[in-house]
Amino acid sequence: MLNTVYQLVRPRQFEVVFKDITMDDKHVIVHPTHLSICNADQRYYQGLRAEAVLKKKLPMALIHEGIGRVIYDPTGHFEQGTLVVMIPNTPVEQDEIIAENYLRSSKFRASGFDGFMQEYVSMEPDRLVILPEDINLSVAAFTEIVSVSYHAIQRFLRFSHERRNVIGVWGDGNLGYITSLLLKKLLPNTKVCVFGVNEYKLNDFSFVDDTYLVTDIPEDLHLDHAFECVGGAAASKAINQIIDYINPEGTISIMGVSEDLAPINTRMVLEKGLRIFGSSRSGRADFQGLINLYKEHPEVVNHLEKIVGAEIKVRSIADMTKAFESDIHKIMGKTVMIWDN
Ligand SMILES: NC(=O)C1=CN([C@@H]2O[C@H](COP(=O)(O)OP(=O)(O)OC[C@H]3O[C@@H](n4cnc5c(N)ncnc54)[C@H](OP(=O)(O)O)[C@@H]3O)[C@@H](O)[C@H]2O)C=CC1
Ligand SMILES: O=C(CO)[C@H](O)[C@H](O)COP(=O)(O)O
Ligand SMILES: [Zn+2]
Repeated sequence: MLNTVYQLVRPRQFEVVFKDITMDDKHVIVHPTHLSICNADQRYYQGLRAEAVLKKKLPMALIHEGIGRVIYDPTGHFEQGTLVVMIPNTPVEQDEIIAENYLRSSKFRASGFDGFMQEYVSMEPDRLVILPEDINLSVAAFTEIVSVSYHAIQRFLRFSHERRNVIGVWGDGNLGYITSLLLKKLLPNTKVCVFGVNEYKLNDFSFVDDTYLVTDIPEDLHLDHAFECVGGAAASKAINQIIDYINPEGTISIMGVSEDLAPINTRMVLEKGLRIFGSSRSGRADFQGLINLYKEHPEVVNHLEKIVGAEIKVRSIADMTKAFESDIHKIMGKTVMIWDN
């Protein structure tokens, strides 16, 4: 079957290519309906990655956050028309210790191979998870980034000591919003404080216990653990501020992506006996766990509706460019492409 794939060929330039999908009895064909833009897509779109990385990875279809409907399933797992979320991580082996998203052999959509900006996506059935039919479709579109927070919190529960009276979340953007929301739901007795640089963004964090501007943190404030959800050039500043305020033997979860090395105060990491761990991406178990959480706590989805930003109908390359450009200039929230291709 001939498929239309919308690839980024160079920064700010999409082109159409036609690729053959081999129809076999192992792959499910999904028609994407709602796609959400991640900062990682923007780093390719704007050409913010190193020249050598762009040269190696492009041309490539962007987007690793998306949902769609099953068009054809020879494997017998899904009825035609079933609403599914697509899992971008694609493992080729299993390991009893290393999670699927950390296996160096795993491929990831829109990083190592074509993402979801396609007319049809061919996937193995275990890369699809059924969504509730009544879910808000724009929220469902960014299930992947929420599953990344879910994954990091599950690891945090394994790695951190059990005094979890106060947790700090650095970052007043989408990932900070999602992570503090899930922390509040998964650890209801923990005080969650969010630290940011924009008062107007912090005002939206209605479900947390306290918010602070990073320039105005009380000296006597102490945290048991913290999550960094900033990334970019400011990540180093955020991590060092966490190191200043965290209690001894606390755990720091790093989630933000930086292009450059981030110097950190290792002397104080040693003196306080801190544990620092990183998390990237997520796997099937995280998607499943999160969707169960959505079913048990529908109010989580209601809070996530607040970070649905622009919802842009996309039919042409001009519309794709419009969506990515509008995402660059957004104030807050996730840009969702209503995919009509
Ligand atoms: N580990 C993973 O698998 C994933 C990682 N990410 C990464 O996480 C990072 C955050 O993503 P996302 O939330 O979508 O991006 P956003 O840009 O929405 O959020 C970052 C926020 O942090 C704010 N900020 C800047 N400096 C500081 C500071 N010193 N302290 C606290 N907050 C600060 C920014 O404000 P302002 O805009 O005013 O600068 C912005 O609001 C990115 O690097 C992204 O690539 C995302 C998804 C998955
Ligand atoms: O956004 C992410 C997961 O949702 C990750 O940050 C992203 O996959 C990193 O990949 P890349 O190396 O291509 O930036
Ligand atoms: Zn992402």
